[in-house]
Amino acid sequence: MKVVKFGGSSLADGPQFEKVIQIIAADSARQVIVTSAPGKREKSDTKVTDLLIKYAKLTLMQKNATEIVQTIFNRYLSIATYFNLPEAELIPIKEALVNLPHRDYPSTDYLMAAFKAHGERLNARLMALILTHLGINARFIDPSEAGIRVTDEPNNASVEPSTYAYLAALSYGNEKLVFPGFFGFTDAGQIATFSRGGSDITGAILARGLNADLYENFTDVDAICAADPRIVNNPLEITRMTYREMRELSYAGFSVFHDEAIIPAIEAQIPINVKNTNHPNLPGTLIVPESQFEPIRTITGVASSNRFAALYLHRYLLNKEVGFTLKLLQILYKYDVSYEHMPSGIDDLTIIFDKSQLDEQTIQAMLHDIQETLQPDQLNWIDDYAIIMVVGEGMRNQIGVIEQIIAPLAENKIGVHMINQGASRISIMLGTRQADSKAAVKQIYNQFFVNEPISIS
Ligand SMILES: Nc1ncnc2c1ncn2[C@@H]1O[C@H](COP(=O)(O)OP(=O)(O)O)[C@@H](O)[C@H]1O
Ligand SMILES: N[C@@H](CC(=O)OP(=O)(O)O)C(=O)O
Repeated sequence: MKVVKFGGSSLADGPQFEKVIQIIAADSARQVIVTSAPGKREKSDTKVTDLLIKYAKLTLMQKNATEIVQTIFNRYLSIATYFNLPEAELIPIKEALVNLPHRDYPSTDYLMAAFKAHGERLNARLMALILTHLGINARFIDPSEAGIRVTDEPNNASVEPSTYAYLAALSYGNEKLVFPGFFGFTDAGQIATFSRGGSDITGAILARGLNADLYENFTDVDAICAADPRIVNNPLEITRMTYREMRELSYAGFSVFHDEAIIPAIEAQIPINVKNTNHPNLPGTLIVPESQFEPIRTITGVASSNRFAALYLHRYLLNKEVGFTLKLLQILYKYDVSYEHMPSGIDDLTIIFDKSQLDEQTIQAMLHDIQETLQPDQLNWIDDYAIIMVVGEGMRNQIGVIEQIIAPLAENKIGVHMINQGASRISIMLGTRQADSKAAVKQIYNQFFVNEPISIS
């Protein structure tokens, strides 16, 4: 059995739905379908998830939302109309949308999560209706029915392990099961979503919980490329890569697959095949365990992300002071802030944060506490921080990789603030200014893929 997830771009309108249905019908093993919310039909379009966020904000401001409700509903209606599905069949979808503001929510965060989740929840309902209308035996399954349990973090939830026992007990025949991606339910029965792009996570959870042979993830590119195609022109396509390469690259900017979605697949050792809905016969990218991978290049890919900020702290004899880092981490804990990386020297320390969890007030309060408690000689907040991740199983036994990365950056006057090589030795992380990150990716890509196409002997 295969779990097949379709991203927002694959479900943006009627013609895209038609391609998806052909893909589902082409292989009887494609039994478990995961839908995202309808995405962008063209570049300037707005994803349904973003329309729902606007709807939630209007509701919170107690403003009239009739127009946005109609805009959202029209996205579903136009898809239904494409398949000649009678409008009457969409009444439950309209009602669910209209009723969203009238349900009880424990907080505004949970209200936001419930609104956002309805992009996928209603799209999965619509997909099941259309499949049935076309004579394909299909059933919508809500995460509440399937037992997808998540943590009490309304807009950034993680899966609870109990989910897998519920999924193992799910009984089904030979019909297609249509699940909405992106959300689950807390123990208290509230909707909580994963972080943005999180329908990939639902697909991976179902693949593990339902014991799939393969997790197919359909998107709008032929394969995962060695660099983001929005940064590098026509980058090389990756045919095969490992789970941990994918995790590091998606963490650092390969938004094509969510970094957290790798974990359930690793836990159950299920291969992931990223494919293009518009060219389903192409092989795409296969993501596999290390044991099934033989590197042919030093580098598999290079990614960048501007979502970071860093705190630089200098104090002489830092290396001799017992408990210094503990006190620092206690301050982060007090403000409920997690950190991403902490490279250090003898007298200094840099802490790198994901900015999406921080606001100006928290940053200022945290800095104040650090100054008071730890009395550093120097304390700087660096808001302009990007991370470049150079990843490849093939670099493990290679000498001189760092030099090859740094040389073109130095030649092009791109400053590197930090270099960190992970203990796994399959990735090297660089810190740069945000304005330099794209140029750095281009230079590193050229060095490894254009100037020296294959480096491993
Ligand atoms: N390394 C990469 N290879 C391919 N696509 C990438 C890469 N990095 C970023 N992307 C972007 O990811 C997009 C697909 O992800 P996303 O928009 O989330 O798709 P979906 O709507 O299918 O969920 C591509 O259109 C591409 O612009
Ligand atoms: N619809 C959600 C979840 C998701 O995975 O979407 P997409 O498949 O379009 O990346 C979002 O926009 O974040």
